[in-house]
Amino acid sequence: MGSLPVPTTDAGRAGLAALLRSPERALIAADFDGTLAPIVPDPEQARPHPGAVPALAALAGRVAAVAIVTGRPAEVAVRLGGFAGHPELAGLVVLGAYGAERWEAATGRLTTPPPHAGVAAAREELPGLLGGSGASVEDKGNALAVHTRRAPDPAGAFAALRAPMTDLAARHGLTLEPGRFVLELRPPGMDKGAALTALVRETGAEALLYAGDDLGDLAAFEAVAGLRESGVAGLRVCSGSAEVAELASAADLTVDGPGGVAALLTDLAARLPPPSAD
Ligand SMILES: O=P(O)(O)OC[C@H]1O[C@H](O[C@H]2O[C@H](CO)[C@@H](O)[C@H](O)[C@H]2O)[C@H](O)[C@@H](O)[C@@H]1O
Repeated sequence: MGSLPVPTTDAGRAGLAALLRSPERALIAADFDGTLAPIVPDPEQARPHPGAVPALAALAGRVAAVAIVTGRPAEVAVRLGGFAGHPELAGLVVLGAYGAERWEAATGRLTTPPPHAGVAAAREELPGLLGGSGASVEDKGNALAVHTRRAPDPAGAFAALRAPMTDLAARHGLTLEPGRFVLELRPPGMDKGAALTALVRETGAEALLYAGDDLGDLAAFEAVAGLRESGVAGLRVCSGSAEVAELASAADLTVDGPGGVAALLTDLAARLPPPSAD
């Protein structure tokens, strides 16, 4: 068992202490890509770090709730993560599409919002806008992610596409969600912060850990700050990378990518009482 890293902030240390003291009243939530799953060039090839799912499974019996909060469609995260049919993850909840979708392991039930007309309209215009940028489109059904990681000049393509995609989003009533070499067009009205806050209220959690790696996770970090003001102890963990500086500066604890997150969750589970037999 490795030693638990010490958060760099007072609030983070208080969050970790509360979680260790009363795990039965704690929520563990994590983002998928870049946090549980290492970043890879092809989004379809993303898979959890080998230690991630075993760590979540070990935690699941020891805390009140475990959740994934992701920009992926919920059913895609479930498929790529291998989260279905995993007895130890029977209580898992996956909040997809930045919280607009929900999948529950206990029932297999998937809840999705109605399609947004702006996504269909943007889909029609997108090929003309992308031109010879080398960007690729991940069609998520009710959202469109334009990836530049595999373009000849990933940063240049990202910068060149940002303004026209912002305009496209505005014309069709969509939100432009920037991330790690990705610009995503998605329906407005939901973010990871609102999703996380609602889940904390639903579960009655009095402590939580949230781990993320990208700009879309900043809303969740802000939610943890707001929850602290209402008495819920919180620990904000950054899955560190050279690509996103903003999240590390807002975190209570930064670990080294998905491997570091998996190690942290594994070590945390090892310090919590095992589930009772009944
Ligand atoms: O909220 P998340 O679970 O972090 O999802 C955010 C986006 O992640 C994915 O893109 C990122 O991961 C890809 C696979 O490693 C990588 O190729 C890409 O450069 C990253 O931006 C996903 O493809 C998007 O749909 C998610 O919105």
